[in-house]
Amino acid sequence: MSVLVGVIMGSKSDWITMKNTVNILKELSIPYEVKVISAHRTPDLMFYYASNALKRGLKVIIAGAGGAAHLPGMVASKTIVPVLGVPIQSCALNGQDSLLSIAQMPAGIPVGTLAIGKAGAKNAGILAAQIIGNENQTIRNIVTNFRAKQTQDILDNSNPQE
Ligand SMILES: Nc1c(C(=O)O)ncn1[C@@H]1O[C@H](COP(=O)(O)O)[C@@H](O)[C@H]1O
Repeated sequence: MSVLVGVIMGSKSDWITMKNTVNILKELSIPYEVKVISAHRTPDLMFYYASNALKRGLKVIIAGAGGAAHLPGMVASKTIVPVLGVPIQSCALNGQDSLLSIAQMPAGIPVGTLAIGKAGAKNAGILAAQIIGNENQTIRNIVTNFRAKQTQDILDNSNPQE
């Protein structure tokens, strides 16, 4: 299968968070690519990547960024491929800056904003799979099985003292 999800991040330092996205995409057998792209530091590359995403067949772009987290919004401004933003937990403001930068988009250019940090990164991967699953029966089945297993694992380990 060709690449369906583009996972991008503003810096290599975001990888510790964004590897949680990649791990779940692997677990769900979703073909992905991963790159460091920054709206601030590599604006031409960001522009090129976003402009070509649709014709390259990407179905979802997941963009992680911290601090002045403009990457998800700027990518969203150049494509109609849905963009999911993952706020990286920054040192200075604990990710509040990242969260607000990603969430507070002007009306007309949406970014689907996830939670700060690792949980948001994992959920971005699951949400991407769910979006693609609307049109892809194989991926829909994979997500359904993932959910069922997750539930069963809790039921099988429901005694916190064990
Ligand atoms: N928010 C952005 C963008 C962007 O939005 O274009 N580019 C880099 N960054 C963020 O800067 C933080 C610090 O980066 P460094 O660790 O490289 O100094 C990272 O969390 C990155 O996402």
